[in-house]
Amino acid sequence: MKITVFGTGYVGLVTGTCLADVGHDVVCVDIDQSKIDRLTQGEIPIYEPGLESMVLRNVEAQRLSFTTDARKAVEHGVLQFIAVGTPPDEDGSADLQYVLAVAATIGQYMNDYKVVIDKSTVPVGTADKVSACIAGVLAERVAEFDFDVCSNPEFLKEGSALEDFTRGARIVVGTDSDRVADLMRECYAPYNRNREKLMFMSVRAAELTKYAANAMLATKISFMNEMANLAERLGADIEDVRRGIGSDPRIGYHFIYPGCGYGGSCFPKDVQALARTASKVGYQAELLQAVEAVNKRQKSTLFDKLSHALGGELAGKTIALWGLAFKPETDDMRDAPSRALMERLWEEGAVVQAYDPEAMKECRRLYGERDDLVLVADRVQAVKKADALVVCTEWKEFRTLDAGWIREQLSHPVVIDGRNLFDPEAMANAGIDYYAVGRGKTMPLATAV
Ligand SMILES: NC(=O)c1ccc[n+]([C@@H]2O[C@H](COP(=O)([O-])OP(=O)(O)OC[C@H]3O[C@@H](n4cnc5c(N)ncnc54)[C@H](O)[C@@H]3O)[C@@H](O)[C@H]2O)c1
Ligand SMILES: O=c1ccn([C@@H]2O[C@H](COP(=O)(O)OP(=O)(O)O[C@H]3O[C@H](CO)[C@@H](O)[C@H](O)[C@H]3O)[C@@H](O)[C@H]2O)c(=O)[nH]1
Repeated sequence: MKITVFGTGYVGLVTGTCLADVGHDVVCVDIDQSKIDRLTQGEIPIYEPGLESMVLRNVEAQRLSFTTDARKAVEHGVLQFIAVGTPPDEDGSADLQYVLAVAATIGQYMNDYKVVIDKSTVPVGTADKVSACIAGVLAERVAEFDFDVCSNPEFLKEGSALEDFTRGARIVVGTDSDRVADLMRECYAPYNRNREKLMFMSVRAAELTKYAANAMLATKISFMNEMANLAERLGADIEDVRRGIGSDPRIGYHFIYPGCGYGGSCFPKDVQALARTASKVGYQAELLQAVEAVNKRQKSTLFDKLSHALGGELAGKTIALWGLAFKPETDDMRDAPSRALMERLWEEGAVVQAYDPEAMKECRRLYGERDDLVLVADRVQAVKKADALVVCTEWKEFRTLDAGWIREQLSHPVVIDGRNLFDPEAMANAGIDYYAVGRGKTMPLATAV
């Protein structure tokens, strides 16, 4: 099938590449000239395991190409995927300006029947807005072309995007048109062979399904973080509690890892946007607000524990940071817990000495050259001459630690572990003040039980 994908970010590039990989003829279009230039030269602008070789293979086979020429792109595909960003607006709602700009472009260059597919995460009712926008532009052109708008939300996770796209649990399609359903079935047929994964529903149900999925996962995480904070105050080990509850199949082991708060480009903004959608229809989404509030508080626990462990004296200290990305296997730092910590440390006059296997370039892009940000080549360099160590991301290479060696490196024997990677007993035996999440050393308690 001839397919056009607007946006070559995490979702657009993965969608376009995976659809080309099963034989479709895909054109990816972006307004970012430098991104398209890099892609055209075979350079992948993001880090996503396995993506580079898949892109190169499909470009070579001439099934995948990149352009900034919107006319050419619109004319190419019968399917037009919109996979551009929907960042938070000032009040937390999803900002639809990029989605609607694409809709206007499609209206402007439409030359035949098109199915316009909202793959970006968009609030309920967006398909109607996209449809009205295209119709408006066509009316201005005094042109008449048939088109449909459907919702096809994406559930991939960064770091395992290819696996999630090609072997995802479901493919949700919101449409009330048989013609669209047939075309979407044809598009996804290669990924729908083992069992029926396509789920057809109304456009509004599909739009809400995406937010409901993210909100449910974020709720699980905030719930576990709340339990971890409680465990700390009650003298229980949250990792025992996690195993204890995860073994109940009604609860399950997925997404119940306590940590230093969820980050990334999706959970924070989507929980907020859903709460805004709720208030716009006169409903106070109290649970969603609590999920977000707990997460915000969780992100500050790294700093609070560090400050406590160092007696509140952070000015002039050098803090080693392992992990900048919001999770392993990505270079994405959007809303990463590391950022909340670094920004707070800088306010206090501390120097951050950081290492991340993939996100160092992104960190430099975000914060530029500054005296209080030292980016080093590996995790060993990060702790050299540092006062304390904080672990923000559970990259595999951080999972082992020679406690005795760490004890020798740090001027204060303080390790703050935002991901519960190490054994509290071994750390204590090595003489390290080890603070984790819901285990390890605890801060003084307001009320002891
Ligand atoms: N990142 C994820 O893991 C993920 C997963 C599922 C869903 N989503 C959703 O998918 C959408 C895209 O997310 P992303 O992380 O890929 O974003 P991104 O910021 O990585 O990429 C968006 C791309 O769209 C391009 N763009 C903007 N306006 C354009 C236009 N008019 N024409 C063509 N290209 C244009 C930008 O230049 C950018 O390259 C968002 O709604 C997000 O919530 C993201
Ligand atoms: O048990 C857990 C699981 C995750 N996290 C954190 O939650 C955040 C999000 O992680 P993850 O969901 O793995 O990454 P994303 O790439 O943000 O993917 C989410 O957001 C995407 C964009 O909407 C959806 O498509 C995915 O289904 C959804 O998992 C990260 O900061 C993780 O550290 C935890 O703290 N504990």
